[in-house]
Amino acid sequence: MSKSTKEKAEIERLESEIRHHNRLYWDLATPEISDVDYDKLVRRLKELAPDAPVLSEMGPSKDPARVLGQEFRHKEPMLSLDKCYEPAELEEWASSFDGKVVAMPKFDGIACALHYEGGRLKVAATRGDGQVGDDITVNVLEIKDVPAKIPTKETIEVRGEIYMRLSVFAKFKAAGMANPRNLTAGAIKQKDKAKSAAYELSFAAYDLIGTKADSQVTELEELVRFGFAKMDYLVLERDRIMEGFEKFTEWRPNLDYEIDGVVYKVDSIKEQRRLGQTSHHPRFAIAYKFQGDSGITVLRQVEWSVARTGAITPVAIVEPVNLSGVTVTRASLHNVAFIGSLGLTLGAHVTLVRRGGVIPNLENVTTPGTEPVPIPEQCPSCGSPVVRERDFIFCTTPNTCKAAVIGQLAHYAATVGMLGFGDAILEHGYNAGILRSPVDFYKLQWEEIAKFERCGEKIAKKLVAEVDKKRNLELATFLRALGISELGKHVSAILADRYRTLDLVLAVTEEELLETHSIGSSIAKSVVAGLAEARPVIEALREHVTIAAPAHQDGGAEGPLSNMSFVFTGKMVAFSRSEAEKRVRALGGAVLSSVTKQLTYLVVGADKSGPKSTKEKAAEKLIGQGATLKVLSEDELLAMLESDKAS
Ligand SMILES: NC(=O)c1ccc[n+]([C@@H]2O[C@H](COP(=O)([O-])OP(=O)(O)OC[C@H]3O[C@@H](n4cnc5c(N)ncnc54)[C@H](O)[C@@H]3O)[C@@H](O)[C@H]2O)c1
Ligand SMILES: [Zn+2]
Repeated sequence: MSKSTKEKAEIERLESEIRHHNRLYWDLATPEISDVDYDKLVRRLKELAPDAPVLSEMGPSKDPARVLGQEFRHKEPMLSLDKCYEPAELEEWASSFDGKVVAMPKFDGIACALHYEGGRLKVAATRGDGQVGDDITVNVLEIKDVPAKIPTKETIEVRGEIYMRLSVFAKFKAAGMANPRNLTAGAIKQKDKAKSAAYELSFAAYDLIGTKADSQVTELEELVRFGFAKMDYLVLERDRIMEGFEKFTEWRPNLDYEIDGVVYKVDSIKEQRRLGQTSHHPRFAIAYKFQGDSGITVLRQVEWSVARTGAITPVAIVEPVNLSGVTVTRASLHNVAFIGSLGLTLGAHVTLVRRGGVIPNLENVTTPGTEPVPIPEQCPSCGSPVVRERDFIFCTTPNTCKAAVIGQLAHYAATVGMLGFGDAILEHGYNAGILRSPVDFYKLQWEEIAKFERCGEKIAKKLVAEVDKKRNLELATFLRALGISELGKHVSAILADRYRTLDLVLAVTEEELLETHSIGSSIAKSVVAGLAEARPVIEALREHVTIAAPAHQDGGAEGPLSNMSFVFTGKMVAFSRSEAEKRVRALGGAVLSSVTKQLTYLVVGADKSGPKSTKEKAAEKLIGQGATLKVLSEDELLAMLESDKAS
């Protein structure tokens, strides 16, 4: 059967298009089309010319300049996966073997093989073209999920996916990066392992070669025993195989990693061996991929909205496009720099992707438009001039800007958990002049709220009651509610846990914060400056709310040492520093690292052979200036701890 000229031309076109996209995807990590659109090209070519050589080409081209380490020849080829898109195709596959099926996430990252010998990681390699990959051992050793040592002496190979958690990706996304997979591909090839480590990559192990495990599930359990992260998977009967896809579709929006489908594998290793493999993929596994997550549409307009920080962020208004069953008309553009980096113009054709199946993201321009996107010079809410700071533009008067203030109020209400304060109520309150700062919540009178449009007595009373319920706040919640940049959930919890009282938090210095694990200099700076700037609001709020110390990790919230803070210096004799700190915390005290005038006690260890420490000198100086802080000897501390324990 000879092919028509038309078909031949289509085959040629498909081959060259697929080669073009392969190069963009594998070599440059800058794909131009979505995976779904790419897969359509591949499927069409498979129909027309199943033997086309391009169908078995994969991985980066061999350019020595791009290779990180040495080439590594795989002991067993790293194949691709067969793919399907319809329940019928999946069911047909399921009829080809006996026993159960394991369904697991299809991670969208970079495949990697780990070779262990005598319990140690010897080589980590990328998949490459399936036969030969690149040695990336140095960078892989920086990935926390990859154990350098495992409790077995056998020679084994672990296969898995290197990927970036979405929580890690969040900050790159804010900086305008489109997709975690492409970042991962770049990160793993970094020449400097510290640079690679800075991407905080993760690893999911899905395959184990070289053990006597007789099922896929036993392999996965063994991997956990070796120290790999536990994989989210399901074991299914063959006649309920679609449940795997349904469950993962349901879980997908809440997963901390990106998946582009579900991988099904035959559970029995015996059956796996019987089925074998083609030169392209194993027959005992198949990927059911998500589809329709992306589409191309036209950018009509850009709207600008003012956040509570005063940041003015662009939102794309696009021609309605259907993405996995939902009509999308808007997508965030993150910041003003993002518009430039995409080369966005009005009327441009753009690719929209619902990442993780939820938030639509504009990923790239396929055909440029004609008009530049106008960038505001005045705040769209209050008309103040805007300033540009790095990637963002800001309203210059966020403390009086209506949109920013309403944003701050909404943040406060949501953080402390006051229900019912939606944007409409907040806007009425703002317009009436009775809601201009979080303090105003506590002064609201129901009679005033009842005058708002569509409000009435019942709602008004309910809102006031909501406020009354929030007159006692935990320190961490209070801190977070202030809406200070970088003082989010994590940092607020650290501060509350460490300093225990609002006064101590307010006295904190940048240097002191920097000593806290996981707080870097830009966070420290922003938090200290933000607290200073918010001081008037904080003082005003204190008149209305009682702030409680958090329940401590090491003990109760309240204890005999509550409201007292301790700094240690010198070597202790009776117990280790960490033990002493733990006991102080258990009794409700705060352990700090530097001497300030708010400090209660400086504890000096009994083993004192050297000269006075800088901390002791600092304490003496402050005492000389009238500070109430006391210097305690180790014995005195011991006595204090003993008596408090007894009481
Ligand atoms: N957008 C583009 O321009 C473009 C271009 C080329 C390739 N691509 C993408 O690459 C795909 C082709 O690449 P492929 O051959 O590597 O196929 P694939 O990525 O669809 O499937 C094979 C890979 O899945 C990964 N995987 C993730 N989780 C897994 C699990 N639990 N078990 C087993 N494997 C798992 C492994 O890395 C494995 O190598 C295309 O379908 C497309 O999605 C896109
Ligand atoms: Zn403004």
